[in-house]
Amino acid sequence: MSNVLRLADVTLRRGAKTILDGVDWSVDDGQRWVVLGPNGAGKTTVLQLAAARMFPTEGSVEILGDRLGTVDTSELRTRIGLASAALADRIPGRERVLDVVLTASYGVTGRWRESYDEYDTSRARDLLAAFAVDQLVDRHFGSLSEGERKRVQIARALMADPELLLLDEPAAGLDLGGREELVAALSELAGDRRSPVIVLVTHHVEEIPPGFGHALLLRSGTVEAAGPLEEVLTPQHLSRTFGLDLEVERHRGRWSARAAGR
Ligand SMILES: Nc1ncnc2c1ncn2[C@@H]1O[C@H](COP(=O)(O)OP(=O)(O)OP(=O)(O)O)[C@@H](O)[C@H]1O
Repeated sequence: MSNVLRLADVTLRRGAKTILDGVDWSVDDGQRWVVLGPNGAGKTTVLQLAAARMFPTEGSVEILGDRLGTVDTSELRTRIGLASAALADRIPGRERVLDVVLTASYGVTGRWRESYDEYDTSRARDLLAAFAVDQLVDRHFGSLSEGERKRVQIARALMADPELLLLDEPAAGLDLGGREELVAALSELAGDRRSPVIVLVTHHVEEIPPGFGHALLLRSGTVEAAGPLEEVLTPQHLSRTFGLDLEVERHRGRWSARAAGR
């Protein structure tokens, strides 16, 4: 197994604030990880490092065999699929859904004069179909519901056939049905051997798709635990991570957590 991602003793500071402090984390080929932690724990920052969109203040970050700071990040980024709220905000509201996905081949948001061949178009349609939003190809991105947008963004993140797929809170803002459909779609993606390595950031253990095997727990910019789900999602680790006494259950591949004794 080879490292797809390796953070070694990573510290990241902004002004007087230490956002990440001595973070060690490795992700290997074929793995599917969730990154869990409370608001402000540093989850998005870790994902931005993994996406080659931020640099550590100290320590080293290796992505797909390249060390940040020694390589051309624009080339590295073409091998990484990212779906995040910040990226979605850059997609023009009048962009056609098909173009939202197609333009990922060029790493741009907003179609202009690039030309796409039949293969690109049919791949974009297939990805939209995989997330059950292919009927929306001609709609404007800005007219979609939150759930539809999330799925289009994941299709977009997969368009360039990335080796690493990073999803920052893909279920945020979805209703129960939307969340469950997304969890099912991500579970299917996780189970497909052709899928890239996946890292998914969430606040909720309920959103962990079956098929994901590992978790990184972050608390105040430090690693509380990292490893196989069964070892990491214990009441002790989760209680320390979220700062309250929690009970944890697993039922038919899904996890749930609630305050203990209530
Ligand atoms: N440029 C910056 N300058 C100062 N502090 C920052 C900066 N960027 C992020 N932070 C702080 O770093 C901490 C971690 O932020 P981050 O967005 O990584 O957390 P998160 O775990 O993703 O949070 P959430 O769950 O709320 O999205 C937060 O306290 C945030 O306010």
